[in-house]
Amino acid sequence: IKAEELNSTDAEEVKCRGRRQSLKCNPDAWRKQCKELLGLIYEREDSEPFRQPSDHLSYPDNQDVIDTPMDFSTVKETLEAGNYGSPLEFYKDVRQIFSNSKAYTSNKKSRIYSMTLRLSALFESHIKNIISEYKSAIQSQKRRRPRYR
Ligand SMILES: COCCNC(=O)N1CCN(C(=O)c2ccco2)CC1
Repeated sequence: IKAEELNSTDAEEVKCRGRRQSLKCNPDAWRKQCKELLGLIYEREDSEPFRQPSDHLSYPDNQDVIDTPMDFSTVKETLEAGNYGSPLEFYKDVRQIFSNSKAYTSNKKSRIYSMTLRLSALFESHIKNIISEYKSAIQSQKRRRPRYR
């Protein structure tokens, strides 16, 4: 069969089969990328208040305002245990950290809340590529038409 006879799906699959380990086609590359992104977040002093579950004692009203507590150590453990099935689940938990802080803070000028704004800008700038590469790797894996094996 000549290369030009391959349709786009086959060409994509052939390309991916050859380059399985490369970022573009490896549907598991996102785990490593998310670990690296977490490393970046931990390097930032801004992440300090969010590396451990917030201690309710010093923030009593945290209890009722926050129905899904989340923090980066929990996210890190879940990722390292292989308990995220996709970067979208990772994304959901990290965004929970930021939304908890927003729900919790009384004024938008609070120092802790401003830390989440900087952190989420950093996070969003990296996570969207991880998710789009994951989605295209999945796409190029899907057989768009049945194969007779
Ligand atoms: C040293 O870190 C201990 C664990 N963290 C913690 O207690 N926190 C972090 C979460 N949090 C807020 O997002 C917030 C918004 C406005 C005021 O606080 C409440 C305080």
